[in-house]
Amino acid sequence: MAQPTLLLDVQHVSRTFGGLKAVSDVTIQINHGELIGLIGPNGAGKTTVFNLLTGVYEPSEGKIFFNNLSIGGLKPYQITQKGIARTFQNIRLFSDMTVLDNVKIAYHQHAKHSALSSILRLPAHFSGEKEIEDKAIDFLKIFKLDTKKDEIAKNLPYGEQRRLEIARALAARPKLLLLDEPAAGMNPQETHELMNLIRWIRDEFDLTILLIEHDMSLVMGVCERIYVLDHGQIIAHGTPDEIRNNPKVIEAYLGQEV
Ligand SMILES: Nc1ncnc2c1ncn2[C@@H]1O[C@H](COP(=O)(O)OP(=O)(O)OP(=O)(O)O)[C@@H](O)[C@H]1O
Repeated sequence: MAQPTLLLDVQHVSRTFGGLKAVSDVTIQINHGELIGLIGPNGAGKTTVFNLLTGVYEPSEGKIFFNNLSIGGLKPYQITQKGIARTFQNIRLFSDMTVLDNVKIAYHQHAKHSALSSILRLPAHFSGEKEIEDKAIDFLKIFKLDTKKDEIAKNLPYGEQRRLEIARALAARPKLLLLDEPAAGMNPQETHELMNLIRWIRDEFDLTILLIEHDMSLVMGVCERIYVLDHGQIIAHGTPDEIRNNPKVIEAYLGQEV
């Protein structure tokens, strides 16, 4: 087997808001191709970690390296260009646009034709547009949304909106995909299908995935390693079995099934 290569290296990162340390001395290392979970009770700091990784917030302390490049403090669009894409806890689609247009917009970042050819509507613009549309439809097929391509995004059932958000994130061709509670609002059948889909896209797109999730069946079923946050600190990391049996984790989740 090939030697694992480090893709994401979060070193002793903290972030304070006023007097509150939302994230404190967090260290996370993820190798290329891994599927990793980030869990923790409400308010533990999980979304803040995603916001730090995607440039929404700058670390107050510590460093973040992606592909050996320091990304702490870069703007969100710069981080997207370097290959990190995310979905949100509260779905953020262009809700009044069609399903197809939601994916096409993300794909545009990777279009070969130039802005000039678009403005002048040169032949390259039209062939580029056609290529983008074909690729976007390919993505929609993977997510079983191609038959709904002309529907307005906000009219899709909740589970399908979640899938569309993942399709859109993937169209930006990330190396690292961050999924914030992808199973939220899904029924058990949809969650099960999502688990298979997450594994499949990881393999098919040569992705590395970090996901936040409260649904333990999904986290334990799909993640190879798990980091546990509590009160802004990493209190444990390890395999699903190690996490399930870790006394600190059980205490943090007291009364809940891990
Ligand atoms: N922009 C902000 N300003 C002030 N406090 C913030 C900000 N963002 C997050 N926090 C605080 O940081 C802490 C961690 O919040 P965060 O949303 O990261 O937790 P979480 O683990 O994602 O929670 P949940 O599971 O409920 O989504 C909370 O106390 C929250 O109120």
